[in-house]
Amino acid sequence: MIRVGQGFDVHKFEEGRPLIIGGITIPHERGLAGHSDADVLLHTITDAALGAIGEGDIGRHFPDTDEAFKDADSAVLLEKIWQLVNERGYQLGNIDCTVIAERPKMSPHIEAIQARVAELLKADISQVNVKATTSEKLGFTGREEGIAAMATILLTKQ
Ligand SMILES: Nc1ccn([C@@H]2O[C@H](COP(=O)(O)O)[C@@H](O)[C@H]2O)c(=O)n1
Ligand SMILES: C[C@@]1(CO)OP(=O)(O)OP(=O)(O)OC[C@H]1O
Repeated sequence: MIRVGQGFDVHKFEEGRPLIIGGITIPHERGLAGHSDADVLLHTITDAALGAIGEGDIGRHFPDTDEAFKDADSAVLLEKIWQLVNERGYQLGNIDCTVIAERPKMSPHIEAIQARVAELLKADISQVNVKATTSEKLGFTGREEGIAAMATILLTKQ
């Protein structure tokens, strides 16, 4: 049995916060705003996983009105959802992600992000692909107002 899911998320920049993408803290002059640590890529992956098992979205499981999730580590949120995925009998087939950011340059951090995502999804790094693109200075990402991320996930069940 196979199931597919897709995710998309956006967070705007905010001064005075660390920039955390894919569970890795990336040196940059500002971070992203959010109720949690605002890890736009891990939120996208969480949504893709939830979509694949037909379980709604991240906000349904971890409402941004709940103080319990204030400044939450998004890796912990993804681990909880991945436990649900595993309980349903699914493992990772593969995941492909895109981070849309004018800056910072993501390429020096891609391998560390892929390794961290693989660890969170109990998979091999060869099953995880993370890409980055600018939006050629167009739109909110191009104006460096925020960062967007997309993911497509394939789950497999023996
Ligand atoms: N934040 C980013 C954006 C892009 N990259 C890398 O640069 C390549 C070219 O980007 P274009 O938007 O001009 O297509 C892209 O393929 C990435 O390898 C990056 O590292 N960080
Ligand atoms: C993760 C949660 C919960 O802390 O908060 P945010 O960091 O604001 O993230 P978002 O992608 O808007 O949606 C899910 C939220 O409920």
